[in-house]
Amino acid sequence: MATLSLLEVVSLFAVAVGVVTLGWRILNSPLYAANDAHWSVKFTGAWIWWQRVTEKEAQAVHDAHVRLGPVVRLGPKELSINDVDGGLKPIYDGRLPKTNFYDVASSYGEPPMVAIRGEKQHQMRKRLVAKPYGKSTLMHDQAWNAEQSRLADELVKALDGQLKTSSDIELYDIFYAWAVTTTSAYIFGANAGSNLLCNIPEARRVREEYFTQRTPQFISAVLPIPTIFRQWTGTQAEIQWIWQSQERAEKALQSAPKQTSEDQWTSVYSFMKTSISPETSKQGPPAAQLSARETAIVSSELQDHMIAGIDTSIAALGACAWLLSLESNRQWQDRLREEVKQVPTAASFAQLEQLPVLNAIVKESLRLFPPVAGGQPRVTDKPVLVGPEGHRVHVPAGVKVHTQALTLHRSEVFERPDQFCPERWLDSSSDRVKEMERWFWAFGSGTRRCVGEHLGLSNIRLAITTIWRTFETRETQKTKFTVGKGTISLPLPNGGDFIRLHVKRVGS
Ligand code: HEM
Repeated sequence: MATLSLLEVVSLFAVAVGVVTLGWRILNSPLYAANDAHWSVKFTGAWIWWQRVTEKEAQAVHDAHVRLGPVVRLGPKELSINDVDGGLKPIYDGRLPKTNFYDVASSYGEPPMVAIRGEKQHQMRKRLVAKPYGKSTLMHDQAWNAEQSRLADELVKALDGQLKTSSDIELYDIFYAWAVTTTSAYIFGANAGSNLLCNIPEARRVREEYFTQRTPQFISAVLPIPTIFRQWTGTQAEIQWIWQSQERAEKALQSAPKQTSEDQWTSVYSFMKTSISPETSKQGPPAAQLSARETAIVSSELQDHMIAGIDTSIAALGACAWLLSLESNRQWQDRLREEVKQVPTAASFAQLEQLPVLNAIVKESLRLFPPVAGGQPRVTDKPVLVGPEGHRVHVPAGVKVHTQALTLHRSEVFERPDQFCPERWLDSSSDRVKEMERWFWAFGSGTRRCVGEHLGLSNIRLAITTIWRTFETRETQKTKFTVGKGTISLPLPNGGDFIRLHVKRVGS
C-alpha cells in the first residue's frame, strides 16, 4: 500500500479543515433561519448574480417571496425582507448604510447624494438641494407654476402635431420629451433646459438610443468593475444635453446674477451654486466662480438628478397611460376627464394635489408598476433583527439586506393586489388607507427617501391632467406593459413599440 508523503498529509488535513470550517459556518449562520431562494444560495451568490445580469432580479425575488414567505435568502450574505415593521423600519428607518451598488451614479470622480455612504456627508449634500425640491417651494413658486402651464400648452401642441400624421401615437416619445423638458427646466432654469417637447422626432431618436445603450451599461453596473472605470448610465446624447443645459444655466447666472424669483424660479443649479462653498471650503461667502472640484460636484449631482427624474417619470407615465387605455378601465378615463374639467387649464400644484380621482389613479399606477421596483440595497453595520413575527432572523453585521416595492405593493394589505383599482384609495376606510400608505413605497423611506418626489409627482399629475382633459386614448393590439428590466418598471417593446395608443381629440 502506497504511503502518503508529509506534504500530502498536510494538504489533505488543510482541505479537511477547510471543508469542516465552511460546513460549520454554513450550518451555524444565523441566516439559516431564512428560506433559500435557491438551493445554492447558502454557498454562493451565483443565483442572484445571474438574475441581475439577465435583468430579471425584481421579478425573480418577488417570485421567491411568493413561494417562501417574507424573509428570503438570496446569497451567503444577502437577504430580502418583505415587511414594513420587520423590513422597512430596521433597514431604512434604522439608517443602515448603502452598499457600493450606487457607485455607478458617480461622475467626474465625485459621488452624487444617492451614492454618498457617510451619514454626515449625505446630510451636508442634501442641504444643497433639498430646499428647491421641497413641497412648499414647488407649491408657492409662481414663476415655476406659470412655466408649467406654458409647458402644458406645448404638450398639447406636441400631441396635435403627432395626430396630423397618424391617430396611433407612440406616447413613450411624448413622455420622454416631457420628462426631459420639465426636469431640465426646473434644474437649470428658464431657457436653460432642453426643449425636446418641440422636437418629438429628436425625442424618438434619443429615446431609441437610450434603450439600446442601457442594457450593456446596466450589466457593467453589476459586474465587479472598479468605480473609477465606471461612468453613470446616461446615454451620450443625454450627457451632452445636460452639459449644454449647465452651460446655459451658468451663462444666464453670469449675465443676470441678481435675478429674483419674482420673474424666475430659483433653479436647483443656482441654489446649489450659491450654497456649495461650505461643503468644500468651510469659510467665506460663496464664490462667483466655482472651483474645478465644485464644478465636478455640481455636475455629478445634477447629472444624477436628471437621469433619476427622467427614468422614473417616463416609467410612471407609461404605466398610467397604458392602464387608463385598457378597455376594462374606461370608466377611470371618463371619471378623470370629468374631474380635471373642474380646474383651470393652468391648474397650480396646489389645485392638482387636491383632485381625488387624479391622485388615486397616479398612486394606483405607482403601486402596480413602481418605477424603482427592485431592492434598494443596504448593509448591516451592526447585528439587526429583521422579519415579521414568526419569521424573525438575527442578522449579523456585514450582510446585504433589502426590501422591494414590487413585493411590498402586492402584499395582502391590498385586496386583489394584481388589479388596477384606484377606488381602493378613494372608498376605503381611513384606517385601511393609512395601512396601505404604510406599505406604499414608490419613493423609498427614511433619510434616503427620494428628494425629487414632489417635482416628479407634480410633473406627472400635470401631464396626465393635460392629456386626458383634451384627448381620449385606447389600447391598440400592440400595447403591453410589465415590470420590465431588472429592477425598474418599463414597458417591454413589442415590434418596436412601447406605449402605442389610439389617440383622439375630444376637448378644445
Ligand atoms: C415618479 C418619480 C420618482 C420616483 C418613483 C422616484 C423614486 C426614488 C426612490 C425609490 C429613491 C430611493 C433610492 C434608494 O435609496 O435606493 C429615490 C431617490 C432619489 N431620487 Fe427619486 N424618484 C422619482 C423622481 C425623482 C426626481 C424628479 C428627481 C430629481 C429631479 C429624483 C431624484 C432622486 C435623488 C437625488 C435620490 C437620492 C436621494 C438620497 O440618496 O438622499 N427622483 N427616488
